[in-house]
Amino acid sequence: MLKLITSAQMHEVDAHTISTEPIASVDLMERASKAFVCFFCNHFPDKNISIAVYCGTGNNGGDGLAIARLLKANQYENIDVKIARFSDHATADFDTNFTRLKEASVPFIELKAGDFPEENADVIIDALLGSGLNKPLSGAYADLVKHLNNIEKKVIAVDVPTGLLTEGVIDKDAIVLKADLVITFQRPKLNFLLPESASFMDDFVVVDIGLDENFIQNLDSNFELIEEKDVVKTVRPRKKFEHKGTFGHALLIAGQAKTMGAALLCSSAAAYAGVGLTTVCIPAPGLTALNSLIPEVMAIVREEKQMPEIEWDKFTVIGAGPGLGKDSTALMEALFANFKKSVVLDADALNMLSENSDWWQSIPENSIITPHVKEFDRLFGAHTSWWERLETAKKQAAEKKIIIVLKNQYTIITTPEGSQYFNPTGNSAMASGGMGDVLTGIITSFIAQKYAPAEAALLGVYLHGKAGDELALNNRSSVVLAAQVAAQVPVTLAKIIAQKNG
Ligand SMILES: NC(=O)C1=CN([C@@H]2O[C@H](COP(=O)(O)OP(=O)(O)OC[C@H]3O[C@@H](n4cnc5c(N)ncnc54)[C@H](OP(=O)(O)O)[C@@H]3O)[C@@H](O)[C@H]2O)[C@H](O)CC1
Ligand SMILES: [K+]
Repeated sequence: MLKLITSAQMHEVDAHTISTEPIASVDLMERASKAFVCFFCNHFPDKNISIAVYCGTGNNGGDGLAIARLLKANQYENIDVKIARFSDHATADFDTNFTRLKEASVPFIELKAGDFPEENADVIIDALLGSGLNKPLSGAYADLVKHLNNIEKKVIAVDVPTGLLTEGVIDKDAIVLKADLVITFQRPKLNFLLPESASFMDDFVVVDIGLDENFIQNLDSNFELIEEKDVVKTVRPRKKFEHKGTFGHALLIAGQAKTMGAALLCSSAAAYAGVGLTTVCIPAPGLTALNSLIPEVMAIVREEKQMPEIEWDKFTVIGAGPGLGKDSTALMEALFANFKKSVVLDADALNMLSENSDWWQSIPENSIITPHVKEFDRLFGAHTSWWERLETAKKQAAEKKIIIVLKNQYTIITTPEGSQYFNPTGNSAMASGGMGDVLTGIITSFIAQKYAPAEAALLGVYLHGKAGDELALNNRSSVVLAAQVAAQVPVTLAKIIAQKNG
């Protein structure tokens, strides 16, 4: 896991690294600038492009000056620097790099508030403000950013787009220099992982600048980014003599006549993710489809307005909700009355739950809910920002002793203990119907296989995204369908397990 930290904590890491490595702060700035330039050179190999480096007078600006000098040393000839000296304050490392810039004969001008020259460069490097932002942009900074946004050039931001808060609620009217790419130092910033940042940046990459990793990992933060090695550590390879009984029996309660696909997807995903036996509780009209498409899955048939007979004790875990419709309240109540082990609730199970809040009392501890943003707001009230949703998830997971999987580009898994894990896998080709049903099946399957529910959630979310990445990115496919992801899961899982053995 990579601990994700705030900008204030990043400043602590900075100071700690400087004093204990030890390294002079201007040398750390040089190292950060070199890391930026190294990535830049690989991705913009054309040395003839014209580059304008816009620098503030803090350390982000200091980075900008060092970057301009280093780019020139790397044979980028068309560089000029524009310094926004809108206050008397400049950091010592900015001043040192200003001297070095002049010694290296990189051309520069100092901008005057309200009188900005036309910008004709191919690429703008944004080193105006970084993680030191402590108020919304106004005055000359705001004018300059609006001026640069208007000319629609390719913008590469140093560490943070100027004007973007790294954590906390982002004002939707914030003035931010929009970046095509952010080359950020050591860690993704928390807000980069939340959807609001999409209006201000297209993509980001993280470059290592050699800060003290031990110190970062021991900082007090409940935010973590999942890494593949965590998943490799968690998976358990199958052993000789294990049999279907070892891998549990999952029941999925899903589907109506018109949404049988959801039932097929979640139950097949459970089977592909390795559960020993899968049963799905479906309406009678779905039986032929089930038997012909997934003969491995057994059925409990629901006749209209009749409670199906379910031997609850037979099942290791129950997942409910995909395509279920909202007419199954009696069945859900029977589930909560009869089944005391972890359940996985998704889709219509969550929609019914939001209208029957007394059910919360009967939901077993360590159950998992997998809402998308609308289901989350239906359950816990409207939110105006994702930052607030993070806070609500933490509070609700603790109060209700459940695991909340809030689906997003970077899905966030919140545990009752207050940890919030961001998942890095998955891609926009997966934005198609049925993906959530597959995720429910996979997580349910891992609980059946005796993974602790939080482990099952982490493993399931990571694998689901990774399977989608393998299908979309490796095949250059712009769309991936849910059934493909389900079928890919055993392949992806085998690759993860192979890393464990290797
Ligand atoms: N550990 C690392 O990641 C390293 C990061 N480096 C780079 O350093 C910056 C952070 O530098 P810092 O000097 O702390 O901050 P900025 O350059 O972002 O901002 C400078 C000052 O600007 C003022 N400020 C804040 N908000 C505004 C605003 N809205 N309008 C105008 N001015 C603003 C503020 O000063 P005040 O005196 O006004 O409070 C800031 O202090 C980081 O992003 C990296 O690029 C190091 O180079 C290497 C290690
Ligand atoms: K910046």
